[in-house]
Amino acid sequence: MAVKETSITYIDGKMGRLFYRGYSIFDLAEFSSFEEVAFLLWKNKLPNMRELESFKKTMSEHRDLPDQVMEYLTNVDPSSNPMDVLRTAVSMIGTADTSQDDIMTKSIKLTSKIPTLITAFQRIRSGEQPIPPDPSLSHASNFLYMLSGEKPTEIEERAMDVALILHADHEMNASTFACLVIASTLSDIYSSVIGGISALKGPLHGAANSEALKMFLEIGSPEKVEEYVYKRLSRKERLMGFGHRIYKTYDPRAIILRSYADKVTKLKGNHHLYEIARKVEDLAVRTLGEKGIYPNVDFYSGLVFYSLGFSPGFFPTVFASSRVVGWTAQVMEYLNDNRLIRPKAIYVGDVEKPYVPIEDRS
Ligand SMILES: CC(=O)SCCNC(=O)CCNC(=O)[C@H](O)C(C)(C)COP(=O)(O)OP(=O)(O)OC[C@H]1O[C@@H](n2cnc3c(N)ncnc32)[C@H](O)[C@@H]1OP(=O)(O)O
Ligand SMILES: O=C([O-])CC(=O)C(=O)O
Repeated sequence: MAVKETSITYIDGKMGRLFYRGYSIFDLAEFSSFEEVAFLLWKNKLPNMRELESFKKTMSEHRDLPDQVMEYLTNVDPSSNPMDVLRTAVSMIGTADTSQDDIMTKSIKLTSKIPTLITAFQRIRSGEQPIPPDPSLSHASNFLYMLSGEKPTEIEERAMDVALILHADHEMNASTFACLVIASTLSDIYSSVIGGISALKGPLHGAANSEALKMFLEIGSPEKVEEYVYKRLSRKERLMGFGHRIYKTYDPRAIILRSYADKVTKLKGNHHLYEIARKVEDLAVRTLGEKGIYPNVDFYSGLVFYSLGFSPGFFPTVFASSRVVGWTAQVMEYLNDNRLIRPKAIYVGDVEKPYVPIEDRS
């Protein structure tokens, strides 16, 4: 059942095609940047040079975190799930934002800040000092710079940029729907995003990327793939990063990420993980393909994030750092013609049961 009409994202699940505002994901991944795609999703047009420069400047000016958020990241239990920490920190950013800014401005501010908080928490957890943002760097480049303290190479920056582009929106997925339900009550945008983060956290949605990577690490070498996959499938266990409610063929994002996974694993000396992933893919497509089960975006993204320096627990937060654009774009579109979302359940219980006093109950 459709929740709304949209002109943001179109998915052709049968043919494995994906479009943002009418533009093919293959073209956007090849030619655009995360900032361009965010502009496109929010404002429904590709920016010209002047618009893009001004938009990038605005985004880079909002990267700093409120002091109380930095304090929280320093004091929170370092073993906390990064998605829980992200959720709480976004809530704190929302509480600190007492401005009358419109949803678009608040969305830009939040999207700019999330990489700062993700990288600060990963560094603090490993006993390192957070690195302040560098306003001269692009969103993707600054993200990686704040993680490692070093300016990324061209390949690393491009891999990050493309990964962020690919995660930015995906029509009415579970986390976006969670955002819409909250927004439809006329709650605030931060509350919606917190709902989105909470839904994305699950392993059937945004945490399948770290589960897929853990699977490659557990397999350990390409020769062990066959035994592992057959054992897992014979136990009726799911392969993470495989299958999709809408795509019944290859998710185009997986195809694009596969080539970046190849490049960055080579660069970082962990190409054996890519070889394992390729073997899992071949075997699983041969076994599950006839049921329409193919690799999804989460299958190769973990390999890219891992090679770029993110710890597996942080992969869903990187996903969220990009999806926040789609969440907020979809909320803004929905609010143009808002109606409280209130689905029905099919009642299958009894009615008119006689009330039994407690002393008479068995
Ligand atoms: C960003 C994203 O959210 S992309 C999705 C990320 N999630 C994952 O990768 C987790 C693994 N995948 C899955 O659990 C599923 O494919 C989902 C939840 C993503 C979509 O599933 P649905 O389309 O609802 O399919 P459903 O859960 O009904 O399963 C249908 C059949 O396919 C099988 N199946 C589905 N996914 C997989 C999988 N990854 N591995 C093995 N079998 C699978 C099910 O076991 C079921 O088999 P059966 O009919 O013999 O019982
Ligand atoms: O569309 C979905 O159901 C899940 C998905 O791939 C995404 O959110 O990117």
